[in-house]
Amino acid sequence: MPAAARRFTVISRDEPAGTRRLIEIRGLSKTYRTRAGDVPSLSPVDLDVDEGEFIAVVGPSGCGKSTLLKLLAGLIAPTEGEVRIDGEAVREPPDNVGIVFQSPVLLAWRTLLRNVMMPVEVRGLDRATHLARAHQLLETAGLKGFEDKYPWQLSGGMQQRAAICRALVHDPALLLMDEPFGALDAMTREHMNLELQRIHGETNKTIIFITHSIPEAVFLADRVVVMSSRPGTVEAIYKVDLPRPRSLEMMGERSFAEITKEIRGHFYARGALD
Ligand SMILES: Nc1ncnc2c1ncn2[C@@H]1O[C@H](COP(=O)(O)OP(=O)(O)OP(=O)(O)O)[C@@H](O)[C@H]1O
Repeated sequence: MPAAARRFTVISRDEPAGTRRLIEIRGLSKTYRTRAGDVPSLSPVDLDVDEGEFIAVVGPSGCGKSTLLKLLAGLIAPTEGEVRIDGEAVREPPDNVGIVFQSPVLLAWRTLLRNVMMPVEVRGLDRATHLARAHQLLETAGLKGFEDKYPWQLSGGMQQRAAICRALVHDPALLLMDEPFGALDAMTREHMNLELQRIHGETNKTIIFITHSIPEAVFLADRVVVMSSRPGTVEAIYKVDLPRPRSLEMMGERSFAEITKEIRGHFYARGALD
């Protein structure tokens, strides 16, 4: 058993939500080499994720959460260890992955529809099939009628919904999300959480979701991965047994408060609440 696994706090010993292993992370570490010296940013991480699982990752600022996501996305190379997605070692951005960043990063000179179609163009996929899919995604995201608008003509929440459509347009098995709702106001954020829960429920995508919000993590996730301070590793994993679909009212219930309190305890224990 890997060292990190021995420190897991397992609330429930139930099997993870999915039926088939999609991601295997083994001894994954990252040290950035800079002119000012080495920056160890991720200690060895071991983690398995099943198909269809929703994993939220929380941890103190700078502990290596984005680094972990970039390694999963094949955007940077590990110093040691490896990530396997669907049995294949990740060495470059895999085709079956969609990424959503904290800011929507839409291209200002492209309409919403053309922004959503970007991954299709970049990957050289069939335009007609994916155009229909893009329209359908925009409609379910409440963006029907805005296809020909430019990003600057839309609210932050609408832009972020478009970014999610863009990440889904090529129908990836895995969705990687790096604090996607961090810049949104509280009400829009709650709405987006419900939207994302619906997308997950309807599509059975595997989702890795980084957040600074413990309630958001508990609301969305099947399992919450708590990371230690930099160089971060897996400190604990909580399985969230709350029934689905989850309602916002559920966040006021005792069972919800108990899990968030327990997770928050990790941050208080090390004096690093953020
Ligand atoms: N390209 C880079 N070169 C050098 N150091 C880097 C680079 N990218 C990240 N780091 C450092 O690695 C550490 C982890 O960064 P990372 O962005 O992964 O943390 P994080 O947990 O996502 O942070 P936050 O919660 O604040 O977004 C930080 O100390 C950061 O300064």
